[in-house]
Amino acid sequence: MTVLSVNVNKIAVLRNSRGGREPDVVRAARACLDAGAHGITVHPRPDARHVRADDVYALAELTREYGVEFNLEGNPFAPPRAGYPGFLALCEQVRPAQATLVPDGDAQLTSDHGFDFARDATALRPLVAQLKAMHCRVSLFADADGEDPDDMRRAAAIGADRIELYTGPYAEAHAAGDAAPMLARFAAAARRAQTAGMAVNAGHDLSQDNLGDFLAAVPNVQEVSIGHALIGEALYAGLEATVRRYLAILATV
Ligand SMILES: CC(=O)[C@@H](O)[C@H](O)COP(=O)(O)O
Ligand SMILES: NCC(=O)COP(=O)(O)O
Repeated sequence: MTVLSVNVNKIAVLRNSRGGREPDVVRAARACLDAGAHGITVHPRPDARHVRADDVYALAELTREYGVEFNLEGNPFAPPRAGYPGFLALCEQVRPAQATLVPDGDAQLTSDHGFDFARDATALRPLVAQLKAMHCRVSLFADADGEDPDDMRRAAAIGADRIELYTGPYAEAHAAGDAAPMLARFAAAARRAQTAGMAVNAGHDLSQDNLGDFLAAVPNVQEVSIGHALIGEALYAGLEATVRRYLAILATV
């Protein structure tokens, strides 16, 4: 079964817009877990635009309390700065069950591509080894809309346990009413990853609208991490009800 990890970055965006503590990121995460979500994801960015290091510490404690997966995402190459100790240092401090490495930059509005495994392998390999020594499962953010037959073999050779398929291009194609060719590419990428010995996660711009079609077409997705759409939909339906709707979609696949 595919599990749902709720990304609560967007709760922190609202909170930061006024300062103070509300809406409370930990309370929101607790509501998601009470509704049955299988884990919590955050993607702290060095510019502190949403979750900050203190949120990461508090969410690590919450997920330990619930006995669920904490998935920490970030760019392992971004240097530390005031208020952001660096991705590996954060992992060392909180030991997330899963560390998802993402090649993003401050100038990006959000994550918009995966790693180039041929180019980035030498730099990634020792970092992946360090994370595994911390007993983190390691997932690498990966493009799935290309057709490089060796991409996933390269990711596996870096030492990754999983890849996370970057689903932004799929979500765009789905919204344009032309998802079939993209789904075929994603299914092929998932199969290449599984043949190379890795499990497959997926995330970015997944929503109630596009999730079912994705999971019906792409084999054996272990986990989806969903934030932006889910938090937006929760403004209308409530957080717990929205999480339950996602769980119902997962249950139909
Ligand atoms: C890796 C990924 O797709 C998500 O972490 C996404 O980047 C959410 O991050 P933001 O909330 O900063 O857009
Ligand atoms: N890894 C993807 C994620 O955590 C959430 O992405 P989005 O749903 O906020 O686009």
